Amino acid sequence: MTAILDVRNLKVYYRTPMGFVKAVDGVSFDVRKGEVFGIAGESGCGKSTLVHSLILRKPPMIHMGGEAIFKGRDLMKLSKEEERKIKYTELSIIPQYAMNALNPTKKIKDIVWDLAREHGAEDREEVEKLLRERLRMVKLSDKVADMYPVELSGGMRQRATMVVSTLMNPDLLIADEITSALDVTTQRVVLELLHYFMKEGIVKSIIFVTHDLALLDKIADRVMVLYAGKVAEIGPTEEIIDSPAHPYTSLLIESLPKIGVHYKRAKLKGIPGTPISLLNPPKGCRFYPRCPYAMEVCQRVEPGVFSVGDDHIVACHLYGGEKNE
Ligand SMILES: Nc1ncnc2c1ncn2[C@@H]1O[C@H](COP(=O)(O)OP(=O)(O)OP(=O)(O)O)[C@@H](O)[C@H]1O
Repeated sequence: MTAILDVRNLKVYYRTPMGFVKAVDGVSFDVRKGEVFGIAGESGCGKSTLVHSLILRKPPMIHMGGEAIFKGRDLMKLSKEEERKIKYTELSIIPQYAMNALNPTKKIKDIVWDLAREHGAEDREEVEKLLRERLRMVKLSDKVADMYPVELSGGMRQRATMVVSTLMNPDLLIADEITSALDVTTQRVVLELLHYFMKEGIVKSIIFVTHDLALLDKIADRVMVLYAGKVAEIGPTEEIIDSPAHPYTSLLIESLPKIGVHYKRAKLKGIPGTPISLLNPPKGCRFYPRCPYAMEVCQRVEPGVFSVGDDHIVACHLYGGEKNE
């Protein structure tokens, strides 16, 4: 499968009075055409920073290095104007707190028209027709077009935001923790909608960000686990969940209340310790202070990336490097 997005050694920091917060620190991955790529990890591991740096980068967020090639162009080098042009049309993001993302002072149809006009649309009637069609597709009344966001329930607003974000058929849709504030039934509806958008060819690929690996079991083809601004592991979802390679992924899975049938055997437990400070991360492996398998080398040397299966990589000394020399 060809990559639609190829991220290499990306570094995105925050400038603070105390120094740089190294929120994304040398992250590499690709997102392929036709796949749902999941990004998982605890709160604060850099998931939002990573995806927002692709399209909504603004101070105090700073691009410190690396590239993100999207359809042949480096997103890190786009001018504001180029960024504005591709947003919604080629690369779209449904933000965290999507329920409150829509301008409360405008009707849905006016929000959509503003966006479409900004991207060169001229025929308001046509845009409205498409909006009403898409609203019906996601099982909302087309009258929602004439309503203000505050007139909609949380679940309806969520769906309306999804319609707005995908109206211009973006190649890549980023969904950032869009289900975390929802009850289980609404969560399922949202996941079904994302599948539907893919099936209908409205979006070609999706990056689905969540702290909840159990959700990725339902939707993602592949998963990347982040820990403290670094990649811990990337692989096919089933393999990550059934046979995680990184000790952090194993602990994440064990800490889940349930993860479909896969979870039945596991015993519920939390991950001991707290994540390290991203202002002054340790020199070696960032998971070293919490890792049950930590070795002497882990404290000194940052682990390389090792292959542990077909299309499955892990950044951990247990799988190679200095300890085996
Ligand atoms: N504006 C900011 N200034 C300084 N540090 C920030 C800023 N925003 C985020 N951070 C820090 O960057 C790191 C990564 O945060 P980020 O929000 O990307 O993580 P996350 O995995 O998406 O977490 P969550 O799910 O809680 O949003 C954290 O240490 C966070 O405190």
